[in-house]
This record gives sequence, structure tokens and C-alpha cells, in this order.
Amino acid sequence: MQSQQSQSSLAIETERVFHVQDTGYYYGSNLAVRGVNLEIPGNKITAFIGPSGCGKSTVLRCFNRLNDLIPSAHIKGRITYRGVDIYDKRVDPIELRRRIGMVFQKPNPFPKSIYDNIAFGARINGYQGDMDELIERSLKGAALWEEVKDKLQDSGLSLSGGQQQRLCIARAIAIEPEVILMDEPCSALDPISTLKIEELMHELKENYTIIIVTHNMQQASRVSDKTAFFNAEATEKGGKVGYLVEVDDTQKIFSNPQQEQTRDYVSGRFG
Ligand SMILES: Nc1ncnc2c1ncn2[C@@H]1O[C@H](COP(=O)(O)OP(=O)(O)OP(=O)(O)O)[C@@H](O)[C@H]1O
Repeated sequence: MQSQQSQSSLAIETERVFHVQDTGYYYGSNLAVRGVNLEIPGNKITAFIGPSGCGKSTVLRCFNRLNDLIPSAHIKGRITYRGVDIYDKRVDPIELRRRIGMVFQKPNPFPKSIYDNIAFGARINGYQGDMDELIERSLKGAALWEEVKDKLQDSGLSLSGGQQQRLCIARAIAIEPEVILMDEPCSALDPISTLKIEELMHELKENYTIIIVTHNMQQASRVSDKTAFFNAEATEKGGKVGYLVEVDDTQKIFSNPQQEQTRDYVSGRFG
């Protein structure tokens, strides 16, 4: 019985949530990132690392079609989420973003109370349950409840940067997504707040699949299970194009990567 259980949990852990196939990412006629093939496993943390401008954020934003909001941006190739092509005309991007939430580099709470920051999205989504209970559960899920439970009517903007980022995480998880995309979520935070978010990420992956873009290699090695290393090269036209060099278990990327350029990057020899 026990071995059956562990087999089934193993199957769940290694489930593929996203499959990225032969994708190219464009701004107008400019190819910004080429030839990305990638699988994102469920209930794991996948980190995207690489030098500035190699396309980490561009690729990240395509998982919930946030790039749709940039008029010149388009993608070629295919990204499936649980087997469904997310760029299929029948897919509603708003519904997609409900399932695939996002936390940005700079904490961006609404200029509303802590309570309403979380209730807002839930109300828009027609949440019918007990709102107080949802607020408490979301704040607990983001490790913020103890710090704010007595001041839920205070403005979200009155919190510290690290607390604001955890409020944004609480807001993201309140709409019960399956995936959370994080674009350098700690880059505006001090080391203690960063540590709190990293600890929180470990807890979150029990219930969510996380993809994080980070400039901080120590952070990638501390928090992630898988790491994708992107790089960029000059084009004939004088621009540059990003590409995925390799993706593997984080421990392998940092200790024994397959590609020389990965080794150079993680050992600090360039970038
Ligand atoms: N809105 C945009 N319009 C046009 N080009 C863009 C836009 N956003 C990004 N790019 C270009 O796409 C390429 C990849 O940028 P992107 O921001 O995805 O890289 P990144 O690896 O996340 O960089 P960083 O680490 O500096 O945030 C760059 O050449 C950038 O100039």
C-alpha cells in the first residue's frame, strides 16, 4: 500500500504542466528568442537564469499570454498547458491568467486595504464562498497573516516592500491558480524579506507549479528543482537573439552542466 502511494505521488510530481515546442518570440519583425523547447514539471520550481536581455521575461510572459498586451509581441511554435495549445483561438486569455497567476519584480499592491487587495480579484471571479475565510487562508498561504491580521483595513501600501510582495503573492493565490509565474520577485527586497519569500516558495510548491526568473544564481540554486539557462548571441543585423542553452536538475546545472557556456556562467566567468 505504501509503495503504491509513493508511486502515485511520484507520478504526480513528475507530471508535465507545460510543453514548449519549437517556439520563437518576436517583437515586430525582430526575433528576440529563438528555438525554445522546454517542459515544465508540476509542483516543482523551475528557475530561468541567464544574462540580461537573453529573453527570460519574454518567455515567462508567454505562459499566461501576458505578452498579448504588448502590441508588437507574437510567438511562433506551440506552448501547451495540460495538453491544450494556449494560443489556440478558443482559449480565453483571461481564464488562462486565472489559472496561471503572476508576481512581478516590483511589489504592486492596489491602493486599497489589505483585505480588499485580496477580495478584489476573488469578487471579479465571482467567488461565492466565505470571503473572510478566503482572506485568512490566502494571507496564511503567503506567510503574512500573523503580521497583518489586526490591521486588515489598513492600506496595502502601508506595508514594507517584503510584506507588499507577500501580499501580492496572497492576492495571486486567492484566485486559486495552478501555476505562479514570478519575474524577479525579490530583486526589490532586502535580504531578510528575500529569505522569507524563498522559504514561502518551498511551501507553495506543495500546491503550485512555480516558474521564477532570477538574476541571482544563489537564489536559483537555493530554491529551484530545475534550472533553465538562457544566453544571447549577436545577429548579423547587429542585434542579439536569445536562446535556451540547457535545462536540467538545478543541482546538475550548478555542479556538472552539459554545456561549456553554462559552466562559464554559473561559475561567474561571464555575464
Ligand atoms: N516590449 C518590448 N518591445 C520590444 N522589444 C522588447 C520588449 N521587451 C523585451 N524586448 C527585447 O527582447 C529581448 C529579451 O528581453 P527580456 O526582457 O525578455 O530579457 P531578460 O532576459 O528577461 O532581460 P533582463 O534580465 O534584463 O530582465 C531584449 O532584446 C529586449 O530588448
